Amino acid sequence: MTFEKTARYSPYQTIDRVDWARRSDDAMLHVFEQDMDALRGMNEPLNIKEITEVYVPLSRLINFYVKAAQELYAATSSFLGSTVHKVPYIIGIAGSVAVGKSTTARVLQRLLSAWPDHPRVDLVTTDGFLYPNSVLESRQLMNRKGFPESYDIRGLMHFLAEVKSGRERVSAPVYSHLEYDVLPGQRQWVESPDIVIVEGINVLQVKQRPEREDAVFVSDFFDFSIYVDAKEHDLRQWYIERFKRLRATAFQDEDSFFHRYASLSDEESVQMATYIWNTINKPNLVENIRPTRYRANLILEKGKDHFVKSVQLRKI
Ligand SMILES: Nc1ncnc2c1ncn2[C@@H]1O[C@H](COP(=O)(O)OP(=O)(O)O)[C@@H](O)[C@H]1O
Ligand SMILES: CC(C)(COP(=O)(O)O)[C@@H](O)C(=O)NCCC(=O)O
Repeated sequence: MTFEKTARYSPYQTIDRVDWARRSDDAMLHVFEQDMDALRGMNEPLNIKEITEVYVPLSRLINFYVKAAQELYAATSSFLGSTVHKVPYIIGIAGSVAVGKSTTARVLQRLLSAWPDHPRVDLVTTDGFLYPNSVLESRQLMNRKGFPESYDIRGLMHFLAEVKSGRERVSAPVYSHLEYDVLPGQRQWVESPDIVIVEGINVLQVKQRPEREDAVFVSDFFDFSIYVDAKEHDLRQWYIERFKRLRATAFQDEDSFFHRYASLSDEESVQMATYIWNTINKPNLVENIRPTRYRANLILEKGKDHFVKSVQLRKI
């Protein structure tokens, strides 16, 4: 008996950067020209080459998907004879701490809302659904911030269910990185959006009571999801760099939770950031975040300096 070597099947097709950049087009870049100035003014670390070659094609693909989803929804409504009401398209963005989720989300928000039909795009981060420090302290979870047990997942699911049911005004709690805590009494309002981007390390996790057959997961509310990926040593480096930058800026503020780190030397900052990375964020990446990578519809693979090397797009 002979065994034929079969090629390993992957549910993803990999598109290298050069090919991906071709998925943009001149007419479309023209549409974005005015917005490029606004993007430059947003003080984002991305350069224009990265935006035009990676993020503009991504926004183009998502724009196609949003239109297709709206048509599908209208077809179902017509079949059922029900009235069509607006249901927001929800995009999840996952990935490690410091991989650039918030940056990607803000740039996508800007690009998607610049499309000719000007969809209203809201952005929510799951940080707001972390339990307040007082709760984390009482449960001895302060060193587990970001781990599944540190989030009010029920609150997040309730928020998403309300958004997806088409409610006009829905609110979410707000987290402050400066205060390192949820801000008491503050809410962020999401009002009749066409698209909602939900960004956070935990958005593709499925650990909540998977044993129940009627279990619903955060990602069940997503129409499209992205995992931003990078090598662990790059992530650590980006985390350390962000920590050093915060020490020189935000930590100087007396209200900052980390004000005590404001006077650290460069070397001490690297040691402190490396310690936090190795004891909290890296274990969380390995145990809870990276295993969710292949649940995403699209994976952005970053190399050194946040440069996107390739894109993996789910075939089905
Ligand atoms: N595309 C990019 N190019 C250059 N720097 C980036 C890029 N995306 C993020 N960064 C930087 O990397 C760090 C982490 O990014 P951030 O968006 O805060 O990550 P996350 O939300 O995943 O924790 C920040 O210092 C940010 O300025
Ligand atoms: C609040 C977070 C879990 C969320 O991460 P991010 O928004 O940076 O991706 C993270 O920033 C965090 O606070 N981690 C705990 C350890 C630390 O202080 O970095």
